[in-house]
Amino acid sequence: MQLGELADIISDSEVTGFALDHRKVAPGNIFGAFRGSRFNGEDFIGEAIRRGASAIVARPDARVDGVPHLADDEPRRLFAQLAARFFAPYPDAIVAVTGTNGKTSTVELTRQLWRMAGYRSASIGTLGVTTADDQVKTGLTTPDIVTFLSNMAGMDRMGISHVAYEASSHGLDQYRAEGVPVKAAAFTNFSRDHLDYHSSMEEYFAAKMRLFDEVVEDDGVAVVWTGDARSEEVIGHARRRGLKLVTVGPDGETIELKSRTSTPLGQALVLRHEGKEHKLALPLIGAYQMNNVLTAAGLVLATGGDWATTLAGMARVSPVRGRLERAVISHAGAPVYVDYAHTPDAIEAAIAALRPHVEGRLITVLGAGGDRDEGKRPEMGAVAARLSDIVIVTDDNPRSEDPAAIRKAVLAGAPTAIEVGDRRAAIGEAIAMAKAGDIVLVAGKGHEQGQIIGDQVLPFDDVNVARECAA
Ligand SMILES: CC(=O)N[C@H]1[C@@H](OP(=O)(O)OP(=O)(O)OC[C@H]2O[C@@H](n3ccc(=O)[nH]c3=O)[C@H](O)[C@@H]2O)O[C@H](CO)[C@@H](O)[C@@H]1O[C@H](C)C(=O)N[C@@H](C)C(=O)N[C@H](CCC(=O)O)C(=O)O
Ligand SMILES: Nc1ncnc2c1ncn2[C@@H]1O[C@H](COP(=O)(O)OP(=O)(O)OP(=O)(O)O)[C@@H](O)[C@H]1O
Ligand SMILES: N[C@H](CCC[C@H](N)C(=O)O)C(=O)O
Ligand SMILES: [Mg+2]
Repeated sequence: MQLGELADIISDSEVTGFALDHRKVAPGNIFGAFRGSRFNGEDFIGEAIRRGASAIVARPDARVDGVPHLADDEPRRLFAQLAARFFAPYPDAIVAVTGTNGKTSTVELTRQLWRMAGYRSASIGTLGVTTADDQVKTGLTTPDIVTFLSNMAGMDRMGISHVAYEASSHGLDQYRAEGVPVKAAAFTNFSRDHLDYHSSMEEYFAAKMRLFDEVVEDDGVAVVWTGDARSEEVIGHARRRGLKLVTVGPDGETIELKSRTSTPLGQALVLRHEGKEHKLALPLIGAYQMNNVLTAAGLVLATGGDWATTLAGMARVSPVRGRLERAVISHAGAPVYVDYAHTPDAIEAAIAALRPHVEGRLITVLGAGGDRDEGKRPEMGAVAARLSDIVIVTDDNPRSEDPAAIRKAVLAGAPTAIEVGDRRAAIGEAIAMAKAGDIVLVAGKGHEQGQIIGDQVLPFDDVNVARECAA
C-alpha cells in the first residue's frame, strides 16, 4: 500500500508495515515515536529512519528529517488510525469490554456463547488470543496496537466473524485498543485499581469512558451491567453519544435479574426478558460470575443473537481459567479455590462467592503485586480480614519491590493475619490447617504461570501448587 493512500499526503512510497519499537523497524515501515513511561520514542527517530522507515508519526514538535512527518498532538491515536487502514478488513462483529474487574471473564463467556450459537468466535485479553482451537499469550491484557490490529485482521482471514476484546484503562489511555469497527461496548463495574498509573479515580473512570465516548461505532450499542454504583453514569455517556442501550442486571431493561439462589454446583436464576420470566440453572458459582455471564449475553444480543439460543447457551457455559477454579480437595476434604482477585472489590466478590459454600472456616491466602497501585494493598488486606476467618499474607509478583515491604502494607489492613512470604509455603500452610467443611481461597494469580521477582519470571501456577501441596 502506498503512503499517499493511507495518510493525507501525496506520496508513492510503499508502506510495508508499522513499528512501535525502533529496533523492529523494517524498510518501508511507518514508525510511531511516542513519549512513554520509561523512554521517549522521539529519541529513536533518527535510528528508525536509518533502518528504512517510510514515515514517522510523532508530535508536531518532534524533529523528523528526510521522510514524511505525520504530525498530531495525539500521535498514538493517529498511528492507530493509519495502522487500522493498513491492516483492514476485520471481523464483522467486534465487541469490547471495560471495567475494573470482569473483563477477561466477560470476553471469554461471550466467545463461548457465540460459539454455542454456531459462530466462529475469538476473544483477546489477559488470557491471550483464544479461539475454539487454541490460546496464544500476548503478555498484556490489551496488546500493543500493531499486535492487536494484525491479530484482528488475521482472525478475519481465518474466517472468524465474532471477536470480543478487553479494553483495559491503560489500553484505552494509550490508544492501543481501537481502530477496528466496534459494534458494542460493555461495562462490567468500577472500583479501585491502577492508581499508580491514573492520577485519580476520576481520571481512571474517564479513561474507561473513552470506550463509549469515542471507540465504539456511532450507531453502536452500549451494554451496561446495572448493579454498579457508576452504571448510571455510563448510561449517561452512552445516551450523550446516541448509542443504543442494552442493560442487564437488577435494574436491567433488556435482561432483568429477578432472583438468584446459590446451589451446590452453581446458581438458580430467574430472568425477565421482553416481558417473560425464564429460569436459568447457571453452572458457575458466585454472584460475580453471574454478572459477567449476563453482560456477555447482553453483548451477544447486541450483535444480533437470539434470546432462546443465548439462554440455552448460558446454561452450558464452561468455567473461566483461574476464576473461582476449584484446584483440588484436600485430604481433610476442604476444597481449594484459585481466583484472580487482585483488587479490594474483587477479593470481596470472590469471598462472597464462596461464603454460601463454607460450613466451617474460610481461609484466604493473598498478596499484592509490586510496581502497582500501592494504596490498594491495605484495602485488600482489610477486606480479606473482615470477610475471612483466617488470612495468610504472602507474595504475588513482587517485581522490582522489596516483598517484605509489600506484605507489610497488606498486613497494615489485616493485623491479625499470618505472614508467610514464600507463596508455596503459604498455600501449603493454608491447606494443612483446613479441616472438613473449611474452604481455602488462593487469591491474586488465577491463570498466571509465573512469580515475577525482580526481572525473573519463576514458574508458578497456583492450581498446580495447590494440587502438589494437597497430594
Ligand atoms: C505503563 C504502560 O502501560 N506501558 C506500556 C506502553 O509503554 P510505553 O509507551 O510507556 O513505553 P516506553 O518503554 O516508555 O517507550 C516509549 C516508546 O519508545 C519506544 N522505544 C523504547 C525503547 C527503545 O529502545 N526503542 C523504542 O523505540 C517504545 O516502543 C515506546 O513506543 O506501551 C507498550 C507497548 O504498547 C506496553 O508494552 C507497555 O506496557 C508495559 C510493559 C506494562 O507493564 N503495562 C501494564 C501496566 C499494562 O498495560 N497493563 C494493562 C492491564 C491492566 C489490567 O488489565 O488490569 C494491559 O492492558 O495490559
Ligand atoms: N463482575 C465482577 N464484579 C466484581 N468482581 C469481579 C467481577 N468479575 C470478576 N471479578 C473478580 O475479579 C477477578 C478478575 O476477573 P477478570 O479476570 O475477569 O477481570 P479483568 O477485568 O479482566 O481483570 P484485569 O484487569 O486484571 O485484566 C476475578 O477473579 C474476581 O475475583
Ligand atoms: N493486570 C493486572 C494483573 C495483576 C495480577 C496480580 N497477580 C499482580 O501481579 O498484581 C496488573 O498488571 O495490574
Ligand atoms: Mg483481564
